[in-house]
Amino acid sequence: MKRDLEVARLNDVITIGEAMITFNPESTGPLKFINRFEKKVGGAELNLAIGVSRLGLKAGWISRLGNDEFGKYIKTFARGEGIDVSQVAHVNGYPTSLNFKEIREDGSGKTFYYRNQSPTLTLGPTDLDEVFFKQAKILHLTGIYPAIGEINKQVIFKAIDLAKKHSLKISFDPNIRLRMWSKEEASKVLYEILPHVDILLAGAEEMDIIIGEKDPDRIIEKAKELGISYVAIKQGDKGSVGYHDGETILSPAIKASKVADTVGAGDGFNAGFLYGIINGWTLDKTLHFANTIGSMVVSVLGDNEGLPYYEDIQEKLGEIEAIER
Ligand SMILES: O=C(O)C(=O)C[C@H](O)[C@H](O)COP(=O)(O)O
Repeated sequence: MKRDLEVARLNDVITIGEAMITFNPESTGPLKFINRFEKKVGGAELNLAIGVSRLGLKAGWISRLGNDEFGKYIKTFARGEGIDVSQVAHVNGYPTSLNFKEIREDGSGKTFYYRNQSPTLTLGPTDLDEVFFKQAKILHLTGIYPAIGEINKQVIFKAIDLAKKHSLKISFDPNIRLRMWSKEEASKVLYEILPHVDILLAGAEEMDIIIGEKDPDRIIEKAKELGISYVAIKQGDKGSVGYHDGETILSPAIKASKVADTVGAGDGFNAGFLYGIINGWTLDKTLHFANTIGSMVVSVLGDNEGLPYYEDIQEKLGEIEAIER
């Protein structure tokens, strides 16, 4: 039977990103005094893919991993989360990247990367499979990927071209990582991406670096000028501000049961926001849902372990009864 590629949208969300083995400390405090770590998996774009997949959507991930034990583990892990890994290949000569985390008492922390020779440096613009794009609804990008290297920037702009050609919505989180590039470089490249974006998911401080504005209303004004149709400004324990179709809403934060590890909360929020858009929810409902996910992620150690399944959120919101035993 011939597949009709014109209409099939196999993945709801596709994303391009580097994943790393993340070593989470077993105790809080300065990294140099930590002796025990737990091996986990991290990477903003993969976290997003896991987030939407756990909610019941279909996610596809484009990446390169080392042809090593860690690379094989990450691919198996992603596959186990139900993610389409058909665009993930192992490459020789580039070890899978590593990330060591330092976590403070309040759950905030620092990251220490070992990713100078990223396997994603071997992925070029011509490696992107047009059919994979054609079959998706949303392309999610971050500012981490173009910070890795020159070729990664080229890949991002080629991906934007393919997404536009096939009418995908482009979702973008600046995810500015100043350990990877300077404010000037980040601002230059990320500003070039903005006019292509349909859904902007950012922190106010990040937008200050890119457009010189950190006031949510000013950010929204600028976003509208650039033709961005959905904006979400993530403000941590102050909740989030959203904009769509002439309406701006401040959605209060949901209190986390505890704050163990704040890394990954933004990706969880993004997953929830995209879920709301795909399901045609109101902005208010979408923001509340996304905030709820952010609050659930911070209560669990690890970058993606706390990403909830749909039923977990219904339980948290009191929509279904929690049965313990
Ligand atoms: O730092 C990187 O390069 C990573 O990709 C590691 C992390 O998994 C994400 O950074 C989490 O991102 P947030 O959800 O914004 O906390």
